[in-house]
Amino acid sequence: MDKRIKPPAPYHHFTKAQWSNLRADEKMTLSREDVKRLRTLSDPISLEEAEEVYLPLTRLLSFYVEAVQSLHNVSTRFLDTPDQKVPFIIGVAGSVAVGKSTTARILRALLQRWPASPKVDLVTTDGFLHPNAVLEERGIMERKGFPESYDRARFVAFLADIKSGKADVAVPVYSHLVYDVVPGEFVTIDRPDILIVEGLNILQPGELPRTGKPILFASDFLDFSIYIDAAESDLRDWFMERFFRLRETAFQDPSSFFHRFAQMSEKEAGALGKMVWETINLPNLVDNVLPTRGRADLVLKKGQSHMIEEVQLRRV
Ligand SMILES: Nc1ncnc2c1ncn2[C@@H]1O[C@H](COP(=O)(O)OP(=O)(O)O)[C@@H](O)[C@H]1O
Ligand SMILES: CC(C)(COP(=O)(O)O)[C@@H](O)C(=O)NCCC(=O)O
Repeated sequence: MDKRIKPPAPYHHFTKAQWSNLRADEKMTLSREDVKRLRTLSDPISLEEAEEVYLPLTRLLSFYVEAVQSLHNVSTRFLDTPDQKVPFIIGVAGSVAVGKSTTARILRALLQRWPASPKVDLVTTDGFLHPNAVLEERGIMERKGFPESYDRARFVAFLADIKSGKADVAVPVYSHLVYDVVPGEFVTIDRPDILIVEGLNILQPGELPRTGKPILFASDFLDFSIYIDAAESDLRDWFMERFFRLRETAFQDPSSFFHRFAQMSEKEAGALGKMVWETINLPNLVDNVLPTRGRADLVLKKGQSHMIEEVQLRRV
C-alpha cells in the first residue's frame, strides 16, 4: 500500500504535458552538454526533460521574484527606508537519493542565464550537520539526516543573515568522502540575488524552545519551496543503484569512509547498503521528510524512470 500522505493544502494538478505547455516563450539556455555536466551520478535527466519541467518552473519563478520585489518596494515606501537588495530564497526538499542536487544545479544554471544575469548561489544543508564527534557523543551517529543531527539554530541563523543582506556569510562544508563536516572549511555566500538551499530538512519545523523565547523555522525564510517526490520502492532502488556505482568509484578511494564497502563481496556490501537504507534513510523519510511535502509550493512527482510525471502547484 502506498503510505504517502495526501498534501492537505489545495494544489493545482498538472500532467507533464500540461505543465510543459506553461513554458510559453521561455528560452532554453542550456545545451545537451550542460545538462549532462549538471546531473549527478545515476540521475538520467535529459535536455528534453529539462525543457519540459524546468522552463515552466523558471518562468513561474520569474513571476514570483517580481512579486516579492514589489512587496519589498511596498514595505520600503511604507517605512520610507532606502531600497536594499533582499535575496530570494528557494528551498529544494525530498528524500535521500531522489535527485535534489540535480534539480538544484539545473535550476541554478537556468536562473543564472536570465537576462539580468542574477548572482545565484547554492548551498546544501549537510554543512549544518553536527560533526561526527558530536553525533557520537550524543549517541545519534545512526541518525544522520534526522532533525536532531543538524545544528538547526545555526541553519536558521544562516538564513536570517542572508535575508538581512549580510555580506560574506560562512557555511560549513560536509564531505561525503569522509562522511563528516570538514573542520575549518567554509564556503562564503556574499549577497546573492537568489539563493537555492537544498536538503532533506528544509521544510521541517525546528525545536520549540522551553522558555518563552521567539522561534523561527527555516521555512520562514523561503520565498518558494519545491518537494521532489517518488515512491518508496523507487527511492530504495535508486539509493541502491547509486550505492553500487559509488562502490566502483568514490568508495575505491582509501580515504573514503565507505572504502570497506569496495573491498567486500558485492553480496556483503549490498546487504550493508540495504541496511543503511532500511535503518536510516527510510525511517527518516517516513517520519520526518514526507510529512513536510504538503508544505511545499511545488511538488515534482517522479516515476520509476526518474522522469517527472506529475506536477502539483499550491494555489495562492
Ligand atoms: N557516500 C557518498 N559518497 C559520495 N557521494 C555521495 C554519497 N552519498 C551521496 N552522494 C552524493 O551527494 C549528493 C547528495 O545526495 P543526497 O543527499 O542523497 O541527495 P539527492 O540524491 O536528492 O541529490 C548527490 O550528488 C550524491 O550523488
Ligand atoms: C548527508 C545526508 C544526511 C544528506 O544531507 P542534506 O544535504 O540533505 O542535508 C545524507 O546524504 C546521508 O549521508 N545520510 C546518512 C545515511 C547514508 O549514508 O545514506
